[in-house]
Amino acid sequence: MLRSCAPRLRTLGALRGLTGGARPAVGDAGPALRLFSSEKFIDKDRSLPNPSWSKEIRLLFDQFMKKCEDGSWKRVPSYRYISPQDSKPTKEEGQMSRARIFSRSYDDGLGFEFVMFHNDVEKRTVCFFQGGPHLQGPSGLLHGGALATMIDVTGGVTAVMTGEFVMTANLNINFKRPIPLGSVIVINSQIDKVEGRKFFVSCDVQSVDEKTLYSNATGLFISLDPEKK
Ligand SMILES: CCCCCCCCCCCC(=O)SCCNC(=O)CCNC(=O)[C@H](O)C(C)(C)COP(=O)(O)OP(=O)(O)OC[C@H]1O[C@@H](n2cnc3c(N)ncnc32)[C@H](O)[C@@H]1OP(=O)(O)O
Repeated sequence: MLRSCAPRLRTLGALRGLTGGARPAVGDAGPALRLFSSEKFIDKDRSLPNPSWSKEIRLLFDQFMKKCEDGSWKRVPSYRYISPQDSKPTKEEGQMSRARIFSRSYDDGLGFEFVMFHNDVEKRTVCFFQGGPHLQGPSGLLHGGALATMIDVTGGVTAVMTGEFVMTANLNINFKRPIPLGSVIVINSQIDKVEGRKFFVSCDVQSVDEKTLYSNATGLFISLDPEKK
């Protein structure tokens, strides 16, 4: 437990802009790279546009970057590796030395392409997601597990940005309409209630024109008990 949480906590620091140095703060759209100069490792911020992004997701990205200008919204940076140690062979033997964050483990365009924006005052997060061809479930449709992943990550980020580092305790997802593979969808997530260490989050998943509700979900995220950490 201790071993797996420590690198996540480092990531949380970077995610919330709590660490200084060359790591980009949340909402800092400028730096595309996270630099760990002592380790001479460069990890790309993967929530920035790449050539696989459709015009639609690019347009949404541009619209929300404008909303970031007054500070009300912040873009949430996102990386493939939890820490520099995970980017190169480690003391771990075999496959574990190649660990990547699941939602960033695919090459550009093949899997999870997404960017998230967080609004601190409203305690909500918007995720623009384009599912690539390696996320197929039924023919031509997005796999439900891929959508569950994105709901989990968006809800988790919403809780993390509101509180502390959390683990997912419960997810309850209604799959209402199938999602065409490759289409752009919008995941809206908000904090409904906070009770001690428990963050109750709800999510809805819609088409960009808001005419189709693909899914809705609730989740419980729990911050780690300091005594158990
Ligand atoms: C990469 C970083 C970037 C940051 C980006 C963040 C996005 C990350 C998204 C991915 C996240 C993951 O994949 S996380 C990986 C998947 N999740 C896991 O592996 C979690 C496994 N479960 C656990 O480790 C544990 O059960 C915890 C940490 C969730 C909770 O354990 P605990 O801390 O000991 O909590 P415990 O004392 O038992 O319970 C505290 C309170 O919560 C309630 N509670 C506990 N579990 C539940 C439950 N399932 N449903 C209802 N209620 C529950 C209890 O009744 C209690 O209520 P009361 O009596 O106080 O009222």
